[in-house]
Amino acid sequence: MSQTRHRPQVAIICGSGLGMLADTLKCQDSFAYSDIPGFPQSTVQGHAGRLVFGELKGKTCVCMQGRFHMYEGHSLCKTTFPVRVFKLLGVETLIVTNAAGSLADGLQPGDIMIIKDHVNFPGLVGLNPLSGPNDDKFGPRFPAMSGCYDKGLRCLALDIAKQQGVASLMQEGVYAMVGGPNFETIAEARLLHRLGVDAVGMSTAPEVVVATHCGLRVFGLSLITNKVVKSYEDSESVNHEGVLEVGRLRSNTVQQLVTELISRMEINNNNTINNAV
Ligand SMILES: O=P(O)(O)O[C@@H]1C[C@H](O)[C@@H](CO)O1
Ligand SMILES: Nc1nc2[nH]cnc2c(=O)[nH]1
Repeated sequence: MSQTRHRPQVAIICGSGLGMLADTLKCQDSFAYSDIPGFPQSTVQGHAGRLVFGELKGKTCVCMQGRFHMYEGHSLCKTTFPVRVFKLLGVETLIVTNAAGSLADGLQPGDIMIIKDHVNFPGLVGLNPLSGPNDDKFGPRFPAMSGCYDKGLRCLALDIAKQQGVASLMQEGVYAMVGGPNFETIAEARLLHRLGVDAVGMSTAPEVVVATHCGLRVFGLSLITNKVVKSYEDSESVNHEGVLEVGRLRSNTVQQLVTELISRMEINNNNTINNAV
């Protein structure tokens, strides 16, 4: 806290190739993860590994330019540690972004999916950042997860997309987290599709679970970077460079959407932990 004058109300976690969201912040203070006690290091290309504080449209923000993934070998506690740091800093709203592959016929590379709900596959088999003793200071032992993606913010984002003339790129959908780091086999892709998953990635759900547990309001979006191959006749295959390239192509659209969302969201300043300190 002593290293920056900013007291953030909004936190943003940048997905693969979406680190440019941090560039929109004004009056920046930035810190390499290696200089922050308790923070792991980013090891994935497209995740710079910096925490950036700054102002955006009258709101104070903190932005993770690079997130931590389970497949990097971090425990889920470590991957989600920054979310609890945000809570303690006074953050009220968390914006999570990611790159994801599409399973839905109506979602094309370059589209933006507003996350309406998620399937946390690691969580379903017991890999959950909330496993272990519960810290009641942050939240209850058995937190509800229905409604974890705030409806008001989802509606606001769709409204903004219409005003910005990008509504045709945008729709709501269900994100599923798988462990990675390999992309899906065709049989896995077909299974996910049948289960009603619209987009699949390797992150986000644990962050949202921890954020919801400690009472943060959450907005999430997936940039669709590729179609997940579902046919044995299809010779296409996905790779991380292609994922980053779509991030670069859509950087302006994502930036404008997130900037306007932050500008128009209401902040209640009802962070109970932070207010008690
Ligand atoms: O951090 P996100 O979830 O955006 O990263 C996605 C999933 C993998 O880490 C990587 C695959 O290209 O992008
Ligand atoms: N699991 C998974 N993660 C991704 N991240 C970006 N594209 C994909 C994908 O097709 N599958």
